[in-house]
Amino acid sequence: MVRFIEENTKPEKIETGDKSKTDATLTVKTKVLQDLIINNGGGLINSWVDSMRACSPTHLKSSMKQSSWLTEHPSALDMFDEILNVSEGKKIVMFLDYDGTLSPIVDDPDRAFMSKEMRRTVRKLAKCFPTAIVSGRCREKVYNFVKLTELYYAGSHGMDIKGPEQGSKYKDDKSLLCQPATEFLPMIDEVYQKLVDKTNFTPGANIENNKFCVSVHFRRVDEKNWSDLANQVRSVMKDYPELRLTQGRKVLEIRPIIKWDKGKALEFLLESLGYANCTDVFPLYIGDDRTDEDAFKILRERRQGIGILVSKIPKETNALYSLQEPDEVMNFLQRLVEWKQLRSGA
Ligand SMILES: O=P(O)(O)OC[C@H]1O[C@H](O[C@H]2O[C@H](CO)[C@@H](O)[C@H](O)[C@H]2O)[C@H](O)[C@@H](O)[C@@H]1O
Repeated sequence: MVRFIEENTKPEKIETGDKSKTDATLTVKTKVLQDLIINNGGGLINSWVDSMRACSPTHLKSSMKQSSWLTEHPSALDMFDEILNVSEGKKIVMFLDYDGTLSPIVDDPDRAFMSKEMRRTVRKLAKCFPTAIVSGRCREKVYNFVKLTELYYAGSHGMDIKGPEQGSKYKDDKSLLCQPATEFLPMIDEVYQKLVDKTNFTPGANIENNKFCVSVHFRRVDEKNWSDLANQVRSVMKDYPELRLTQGRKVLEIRPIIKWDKGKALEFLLESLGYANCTDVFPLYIGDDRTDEDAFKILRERRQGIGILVSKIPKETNALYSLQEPDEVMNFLQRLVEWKQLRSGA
């Protein structure tokens, strides 16, 4: 039987209303994935495939209307002045997800390049504020896409954190390293290999080794083969009670059950920057995926900073504001840089 960390075993309950509904809905979706493994598959493979469909934009028949969603989660560009007013007198710290936030979603995960203009913008941003990239990818891979030595990087959903290579103007963090899941490395390698072998004959399936976690991509798998893929993944995972399953954009993510996620990574980085108990810090987290919700939730709980969800369609979220796509993210970041430069008379 597979064990799951506490946060995934909350009782489910769908209520109307804002936040309780958001939490409950996300929990129910995670629960479907748990049941698949705990109950050894059975008829629940179907539920799992339903969950895969539910998370795919083409299937998102949200009951939420775009207009009411935008009222609840206004565009961060439209609210730019308000956001800066709230941050007045506080130190802004930037947290940026990679896929779907800095780079557009593409079919081939190895070709998810960010534009030169986006890189230039993030470089300027890091001159103005401490800036971290928080990604589900392994740290080395996301670094190879971003290629900026002056940033903090939290790879593998925050399980691999490193300070800026060239040192930081905010703090000497060259030696900063946090890897809370090192004991799982051999297991992750083993699971990765087994998944590659198992899914070998499923056309389009792509297994990505993200060092402390593994991604099973189904973006290029024909929907009629999703239940086969679900079965293959289940047959591997049933032997690993120390691992759990989460879901992103057409991807299943397998990771250690430890209580560590992008939210914990955000807190760790704030602490490392010396802002642990500061009331005058304003973390700004921008992300597009389910795993970014852990960070949005932490910001809500701390009543600090803001979360911005990147999405063209209404989604349940703990983020306060929204942006539609990476181009809008770049626009928002450029405005932040201009604002900071004007203020510091640069
Ligand atoms: O936390 P992130 O940086 O957003 O990483 C989450 C996953 O991102 C990547 O997959 C996603 O982007 C791919 C490229 O656009 C796309 O093909 C895939 O369907 C998306 O799920 C990455 O490849 C995964 O390993 C990450 O878990």
